[in-house]
Amino acid sequence: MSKQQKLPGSLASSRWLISHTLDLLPPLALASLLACLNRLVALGIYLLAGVGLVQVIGLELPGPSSRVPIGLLIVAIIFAGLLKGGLRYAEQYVGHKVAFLALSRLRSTMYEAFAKQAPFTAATKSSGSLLAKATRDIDKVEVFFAHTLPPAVAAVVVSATVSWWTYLNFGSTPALILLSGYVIVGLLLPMIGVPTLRRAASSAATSRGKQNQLVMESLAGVEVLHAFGAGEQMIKRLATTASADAAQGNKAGWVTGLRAALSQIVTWGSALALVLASETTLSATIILVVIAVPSYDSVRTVDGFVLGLQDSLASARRLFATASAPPVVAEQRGSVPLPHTGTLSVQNLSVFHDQRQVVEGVDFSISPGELLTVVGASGSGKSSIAAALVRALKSNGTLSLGEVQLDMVPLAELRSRIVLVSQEAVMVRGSIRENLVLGAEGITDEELRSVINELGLGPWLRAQRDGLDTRLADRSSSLSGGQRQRLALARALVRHPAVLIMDESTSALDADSEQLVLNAINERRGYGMGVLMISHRLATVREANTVMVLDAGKIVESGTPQALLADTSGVFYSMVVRENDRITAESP
Ligand SMILES: Nc1ncnc2c1ncn2[C@@H]1O[C@H](COP(=O)(O)OP(=O)(O)OP(=O)(O)O)[C@@H](O)[C@H]1O
Repeated sequence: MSKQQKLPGSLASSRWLISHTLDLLPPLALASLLACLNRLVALGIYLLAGVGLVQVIGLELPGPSSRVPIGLLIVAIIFAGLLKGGLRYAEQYVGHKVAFLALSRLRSTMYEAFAKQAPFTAATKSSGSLLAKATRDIDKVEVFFAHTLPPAVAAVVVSATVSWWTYLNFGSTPALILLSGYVIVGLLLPMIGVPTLRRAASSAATSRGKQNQLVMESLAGVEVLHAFGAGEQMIKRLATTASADAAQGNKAGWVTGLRAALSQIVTWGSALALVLASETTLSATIILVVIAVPSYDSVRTVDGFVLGLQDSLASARRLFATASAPPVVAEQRGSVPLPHTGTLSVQNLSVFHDQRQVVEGVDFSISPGELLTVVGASGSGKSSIAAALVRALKSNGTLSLGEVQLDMVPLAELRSRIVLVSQEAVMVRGSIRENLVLGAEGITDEELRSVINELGLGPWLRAQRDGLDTRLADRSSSLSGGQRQRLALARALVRHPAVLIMDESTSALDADSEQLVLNAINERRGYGMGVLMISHRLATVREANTVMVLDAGKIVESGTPQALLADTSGVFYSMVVRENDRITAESP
């Protein structure tokens, strides 16, 4: 979502939220029922305590029964207390069930939305703000569902029940006093400062998104930050964003503090009014006040409801904005299988980052077994072409493998036949086997070991205590860059792709290891695997059937390495001369 994009309205966001959480309604209704019973039993305990108090200070009980044995009262209070405990437990239990359901529902909705948005961009930019949406915003909505809504329902039920009971036992004036108090505390006070709270919730959500992004970026680049002595600077930036967040919190704090004070004044004011207006006995008045004062506690949760509503609506709007943004790459339904081998044909390919065109009208083809090497200056569009071939970036053009048009093929099928090994050899948390298989079916341990051996990682695997079951540490920090790159290549090779795309995926390897990789690739080219290789190294360029030179998103030269080298005024020739000069200058 771009910065300029306006967030959708609260009504549309609420409708979206409800439509995605419809099956939460039955457990939510049960949680609300339990919350009501819990609070009514609590008032029952106050009633029993009030009866006991009246007797202890020597007053007559109102109504026909002049005395209830204290022992019976104590037993009743213990019983009601246990019942309340059980109800509280059940309320919490069902509440947590709702919470987990809401979390899993919203997380999978958001995951699908992120995947459609930009598999390529998601990994590279705004990851903190994406993280904020995937975690904190969803948490806010979940808290509202599970822990704010049921108490609000209970507030309505408790206030109606106590008002009705007061009317039946004490007449209309005390009932009206209580009802007015409830309306003030439950409806009017929560309206104070709503715009301030809305603004605070919205900007706190944005500012925490920024903080998450900063934390993510500084964690990812902690070594660089320290190496360049920029740690202090990053801490200052974090402190500035945190203090902006705190300033919003302070404004919201004023409003909630004022509301809390006014609510106490209304509670005790209405207790005083009940005493003054009471036309019954002193004992009846005491019992009424003993119940009326704590009944406000339930009504006060509506204040939390409005606060929670502001917060969760701000979060829901951000979630909805992401979920409803048009997908960057289109998914196809149904099954259109791709051949196991075939010519990859690319005509008039243009590639875009957001709205910016970075590759324009590129044509090329890779026949079975062919190696096409793409070279060009940094930023010329090589990785963008690679990403567009697996539909990870927005693109136009006519692409096909064999007879099949690629834009008709579902993403999973496309990415299982045309496999991209990107610059970052990302490993996920899990065992070596899980990282190599990664969702593919029918890959045996023998195949995994064989590819690992081919790529020169055999001794490394044998040194691992649990073999293929060895778990890779967080962010695969236990692996060298070269080991990680070879594991990423092994992951691609066990899939037997029709076309393998290597985006600088041997850049961290020494010459011997790189030769092993090239041997493995060449063997598979013999079986018909086409290869598109992005590389700066002359060693890999020499192996190519075709070299394609890119400049500013366009092809400026294309042909066999020999043909391109024969043109001494060409771009490729001067690149090779520069590279040779560099190697000569570096050699001892
Ligand atoms: N995530 C992104 N968002 C916006 N623009 C991007 C993004 N990634 C790359 N670009 C832009 O797209 C253009 C092509 O970048 P690309 O990464 O394809 O170049 P490249 O030739 O692979 O560069 P390198 O050799 O440095 O990897 C560049 O102008 C770059 O600034």
